[in-house]
Amino acid sequence: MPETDSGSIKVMEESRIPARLLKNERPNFITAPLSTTPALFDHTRVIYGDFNALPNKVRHYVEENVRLCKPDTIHICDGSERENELLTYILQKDGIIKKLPKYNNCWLAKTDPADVARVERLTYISSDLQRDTVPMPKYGAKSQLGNWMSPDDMDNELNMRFPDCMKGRTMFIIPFSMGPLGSPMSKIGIQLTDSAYVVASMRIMTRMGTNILQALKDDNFVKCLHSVGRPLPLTSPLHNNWPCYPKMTLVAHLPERNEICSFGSGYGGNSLLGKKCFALRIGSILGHREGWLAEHMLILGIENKTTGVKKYIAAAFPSACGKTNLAMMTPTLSNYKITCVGDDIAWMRFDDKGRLRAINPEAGFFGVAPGTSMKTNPIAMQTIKANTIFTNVAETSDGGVFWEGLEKEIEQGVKIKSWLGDEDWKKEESDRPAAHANSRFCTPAEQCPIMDPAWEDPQGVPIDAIIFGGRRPTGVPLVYESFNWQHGVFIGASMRSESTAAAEHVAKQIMHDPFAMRPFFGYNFGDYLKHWLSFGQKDGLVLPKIFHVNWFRKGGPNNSFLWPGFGENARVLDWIVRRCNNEDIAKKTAIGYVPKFDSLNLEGLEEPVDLDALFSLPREFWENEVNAIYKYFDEQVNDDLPKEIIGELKNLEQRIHTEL
Ligand SMILES: Nc1nc2c(ncn2[C@@H]2O[C@H](COP(=O)(O)OP(=O)(O)O)[C@@H](O)[C@H]2O)c(=O)[nH]1
Ligand SMILES: C=C(OP(=O)(O)O)C(=O)O
Ligand SMILES: [Mn+2]
Repeated sequence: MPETDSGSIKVMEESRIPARLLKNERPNFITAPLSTTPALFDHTRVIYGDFNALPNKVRHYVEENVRLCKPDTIHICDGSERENELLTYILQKDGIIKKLPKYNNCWLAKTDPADVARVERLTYISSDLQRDTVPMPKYGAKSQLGNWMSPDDMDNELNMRFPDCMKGRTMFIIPFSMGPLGSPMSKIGIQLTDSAYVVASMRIMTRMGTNILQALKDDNFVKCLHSVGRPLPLTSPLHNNWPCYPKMTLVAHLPERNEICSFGSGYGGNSLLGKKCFALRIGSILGHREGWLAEHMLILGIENKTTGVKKYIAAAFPSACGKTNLAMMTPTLSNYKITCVGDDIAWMRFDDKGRLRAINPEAGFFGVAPGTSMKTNPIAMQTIKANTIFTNVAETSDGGVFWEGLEKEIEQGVKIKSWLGDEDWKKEESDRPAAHANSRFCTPAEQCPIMDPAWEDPQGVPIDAIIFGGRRPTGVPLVYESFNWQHGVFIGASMRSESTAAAEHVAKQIMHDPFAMRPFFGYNFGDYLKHWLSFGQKDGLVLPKIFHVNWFRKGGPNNSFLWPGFGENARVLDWIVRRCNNEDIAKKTAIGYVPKFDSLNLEGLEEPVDLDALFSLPREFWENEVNAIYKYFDEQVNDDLPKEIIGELKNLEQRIHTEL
């Protein structure tokens, strides 16, 4: 493996192309359009693509950052097959990805073990006024609702990082659309990056290529600058050939400039800037300004095969709490058909008929690998068999992948090499997992066999129900329904969940995660709440019903999950859909409506479930919960908390007092 990677399309010089490739596997990018324009930039000589054909605003943005970052080469991504061949060639040559021969066009990337998840503490939003970004915490507490930085400090931080950061490397210019091209709800971004891994992943996760530039014309776009922060020649060796600079990592959002600048990390959540950075943080700001919602939500279609009636549901769970699984679930109730619109992000807007319509702004899935299996998520297993980039999973001696959860699906005699390189890894003998807990697959949505026919509908799909949920080992029932929109907004605001490996937090602490958006709010959470509440105060809107679910309650002798989850979650969706049809199957409790006796369809469940344990509302638990929410709202949201929300909390406290 090379100690230094070239990161550059200088590989096009024939002398550096391995003989194997020259013979018959030679990629046809050798004929790629090239122009040498020494006059344009004194340090950047080779340009792949037609620089002068870029729309003016794009060209200026690129020029400015080429001067700043000083790449050797510029590559304007066209989204073609030929280009993808080039990318995979570069990535293999640099030892960043490796082919997985068991599947069709699948690749394994292993990162520096210090660059495996989103870094929330290094993620900032910069605005003139701090209060535009975060509520002022009380008692000098640190805000948990986002990190703010002043524009001056931000300029300093960026200046410490970006000048010359791409020396020796290629700057890729990625034109991409979040949302189907041409949809009134879609938005265009331009990402500049020095990582071919990011380009290959953005190609899966977004709609990218030359046609985006044609659609953009000379309009504005979200500016996305990304660098791994390791110019060449390297001054210290890389781990796993994965360039990154964890000590200097910074994920910066500058909404007033419509700009994102991410430095030092190649991990998807920090580097695929269309996703969390643009579609959620910048998106939520745009939504607030323009009257729509950018949410951390999956979108699914659920059709009753008997009646033919179909509904769409959006659901917000924190990272690694079950969005991808629910979005692709195989229902165990045979009269339902589930289709997938999206697994992570929903952009939603009320249309002129007052219906809430949602699009999935993405074009791929960046899913958590561990736990995914033919038993839990067969649809994902089928989706990832081709054209997929796996990151930080284990590999098998027959050229495939492995992770925790696949124990029963691996063939006899096949050996496992862990993500950290432990050869012949065995569960019984190892004290570390085969795959990183936040290892991921990055795979095209169009390969998912249950994509909804309307998943790319430019108008979006009409949403009938919104679900909030989290990992709650105790106290929180399997499902409950809000009394109304305002109470539902309160339920979203009060969400808590056990932390997971998706970010840097120590796992297994219960954290507040309102709307599953805590790491993704682009603006003041108090204003966000007011925005949500405002829809309840408008006339003529068909407000979706709001629910809360918890697949993760534990109990019994082994303190194991009380609910089988996955495909069995269809039983909960069934109840939700029937509630949307106003069936009389709900019973009022202190926290909301729960299923009336016998109204949850448990027919054919393999193992009996303990409904009492799943639905009990322990008084002490709920008193503590209310106190924790009071404290959180008081310290964290402080003066920005809408009175309606504190009113809902007081009412909940009162009901717990009198009813539990
Ligand atoms: N017990 C249980 N685990 C689940 C369920 N749904 C998802 N998971 C697990 O939770 C982890 C994260 O799930 P995923 O759907 O990728 O979450 P996302 O990050 O929100 O999309 C995986 O390890 C899943 O196997 C469920 O219904 N029950
Ligand atoms: C990309 C991510 O998404 P999620 O875990 O919500 O699927 C992430 O958290 O890094
Ligand atoms: Mn997911």
